[in-house]
Amino acid sequence: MDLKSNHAAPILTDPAPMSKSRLGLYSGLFPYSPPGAVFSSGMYLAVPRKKPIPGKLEDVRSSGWLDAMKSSSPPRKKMTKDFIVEVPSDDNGDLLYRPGCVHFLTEPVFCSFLFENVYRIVFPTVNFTVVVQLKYPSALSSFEQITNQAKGKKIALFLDYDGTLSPIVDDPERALMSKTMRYAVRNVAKYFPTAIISGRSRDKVYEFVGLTELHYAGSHGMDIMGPVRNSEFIDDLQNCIRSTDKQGKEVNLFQPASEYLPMIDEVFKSLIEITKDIKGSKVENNKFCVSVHYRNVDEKHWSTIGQCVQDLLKDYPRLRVTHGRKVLEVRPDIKWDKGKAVEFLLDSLGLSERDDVLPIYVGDDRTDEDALKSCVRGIKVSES
Ligand SMILES: O=P(O)(O)OC[C@H]1O[C@H](O[C@H]2O[C@H](CO)[C@@H](O)[C@H](O)[C@H]2O)[C@H](O)[C@@H](O)[C@@H]1O
Repeated sequence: MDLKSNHAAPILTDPAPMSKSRLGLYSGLFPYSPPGAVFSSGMYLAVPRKKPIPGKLEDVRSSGWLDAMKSSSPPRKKMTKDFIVEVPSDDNGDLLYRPGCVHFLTEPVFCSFLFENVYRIVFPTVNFTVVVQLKYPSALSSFEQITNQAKGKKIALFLDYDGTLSPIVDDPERALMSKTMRYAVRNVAKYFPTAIISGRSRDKVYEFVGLTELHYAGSHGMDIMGPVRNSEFIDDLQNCIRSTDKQGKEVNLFQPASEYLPMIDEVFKSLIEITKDIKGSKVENNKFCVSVHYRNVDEKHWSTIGQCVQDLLKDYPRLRVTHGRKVLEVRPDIKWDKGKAVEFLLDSLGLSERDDVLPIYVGDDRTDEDALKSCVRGIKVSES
């Protein structure tokens, strides 16, 4: 099995007669329907859930945590107008099926580009063809559209860190940005106001990036250092104080979850203790959030790690968990996220509610979707 095959493009012939199914797909047959799968009369493929069996480990499974833990790294579901299809992707979220390439997974698969964001994937051995329309167009093939929309506008750029500026690696301490990427970000920041919004602690992401010309928000936007500006929006916010950055420049420091700091420290220590016997697990303190990593944990122990977190949180009703790439993120249950951080920074920069401003957010993770919702334009790295 060769996941990274990138041979010369094969000559593609259309598989013999394709009929259009009632789902709007051109298919010979559906080879990978999971047992029990049914085609609902609606839009999606529905898979009946097993009834949960009561018991300790079943808590995590029955609440959908384990499913979420498994799906928090690719393969991801690409949703078309009338069908959901699993499209394999590698650990960085890139599609494994590349147009013009033949790929050997469990069988050869051919992928060809049809138009815009529509691809045809052929499984020749089972005479199955699927036409996939990615929900969002590829940013790379829509580059001209993006530049057209940007004409005459002031761009404000918001960047996620892990998986966007740095590659996903096994050890979170080694997720370093390449020199080329740092150079590119520094250059971009010369032209557009640029900010990094990360799930990491703000200090950590600054340590990794090291560019003084950017603005930084850590802990999924719950720790923002932005330029000083008085505005109604900012004046109305509690926990926004004047401070100075590492260069001694006056800044606005906004930490909406500051009262949670002792609680997060306590939870961090408890999580270290209760996961210490789970080989490969790692707990990271991100100041206002705690990350529990299971990337290096054997999959058969994922439910144990999920259960440890779930059990602990029963004592902390003011905290909640979100799912990232092979990581559980424990965070304050407040109405603040990366999307709100984008709004805060736009306001701090004097760029909010202006028709001549085009905010662009680039991210790869589920938590980035909060920012993608609030932004006029978003680019999700993994949806290539
Ligand atoms: O918002 P981000 O900047 O994307 O941060 C989200 C989390 O990223 C880091 O974890 C992820 O990257 C690690 C290094 O590549 C990888 O080992 C891990 O499996 C990924 O989940 C970071 O360590 C977390 O604290 C961040 O919350």
